Amino acid sequence: MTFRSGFACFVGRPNAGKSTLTNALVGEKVAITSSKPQTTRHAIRGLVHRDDAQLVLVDTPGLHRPRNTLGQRLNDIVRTTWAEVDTIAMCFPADQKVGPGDRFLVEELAKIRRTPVLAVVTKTDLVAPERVGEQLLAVQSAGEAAGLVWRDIVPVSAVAGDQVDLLADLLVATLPEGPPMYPEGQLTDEPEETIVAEIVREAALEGVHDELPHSIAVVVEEMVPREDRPADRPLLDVRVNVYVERDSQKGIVIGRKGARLKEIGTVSRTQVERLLGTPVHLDLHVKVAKDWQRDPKQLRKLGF
Ligand SMILES: Nc1nc2c(ncn2[C@@H]2O[C@H](COP(=O)(O)OP(=O)(O)OP(=O)(O)O)[C@@H](O)[C@H]2O)c(=O)[nH]1
Repeated sequence: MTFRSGFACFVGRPNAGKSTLTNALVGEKVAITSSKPQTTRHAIRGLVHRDDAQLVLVDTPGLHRPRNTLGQRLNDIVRTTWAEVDTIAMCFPADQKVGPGDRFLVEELAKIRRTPVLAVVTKTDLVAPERVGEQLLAVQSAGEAAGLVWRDIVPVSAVAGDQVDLLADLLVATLPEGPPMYPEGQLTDEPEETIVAEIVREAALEGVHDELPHSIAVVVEEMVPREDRPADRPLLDVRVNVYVERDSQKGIVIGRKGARLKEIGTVSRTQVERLLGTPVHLDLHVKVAKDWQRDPKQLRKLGF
């Protein structure tokens, strides 16, 4: 069986039903509340775990008609996010006519060439079936007028639970093949720091499990956006301490001339950037905390 994993985002006018749909897709299983929207370009809203896929739903800021340079800058960020996710779903509430605001958004989406865009007609439980039919046609024409070919157009009701599974299937079908990006179950309400620490720990243990069985603890000391960066080129400074119990283990983690540490940094940085959706400068320090596993004070410091 091929496993797919990737990112999707919902766009659409305010009140289009994006949050409700996100919750319906994620269900009771796992919903991540993102701790630091200001440090991440797209905050994670929820994870959909399935046997065949992992779908990560991210938030994007809204796109607005630019009135000034700042507005243009913000829109550039939105577009970058759109280009980075694997799929975009635009929501059109069934009980509202397709309007100028929707058309503006459709035109903008039409410019994104490499990301598939689905149209979702939401809140179908609020209207008669004929009205749903009309809306599907209106959405189709809005796409045509803007030169956007919808990957699919699907009517759903998040409240009635109608066609939500079908939407999940359609979204998953657009994702690239790949292993899950997040461990199942582990992520519920975990702050980003914990996930980042886990990523680094895994990278540090890669290939040396036997030599350092449980002697590694990883603590994220700091995640701060670098100051003086242009809005469209953010950089997040992530400072991480890797604790081992003995000097000999420090040598193993660092490797010959720092080669292993460098490798750990490269591997984890890629994953952390994918997780947080922003370029990251990862600063790794290896420290010896003598026999930390046996020392309650140290354990507490290390977050156990
Ligand atoms: N009847 C019905 N109401 C829905 C449905 N989906 C959303 N709503 C309602 O529509 C309103 C807006 O839904 P949200 O999910 O908050 O919309 P949103 O697009 O996230 O809104 P913004 O955060 O403002 O962009 C809420 O009152 C929801 O309860 C649906 O499938 N059926």
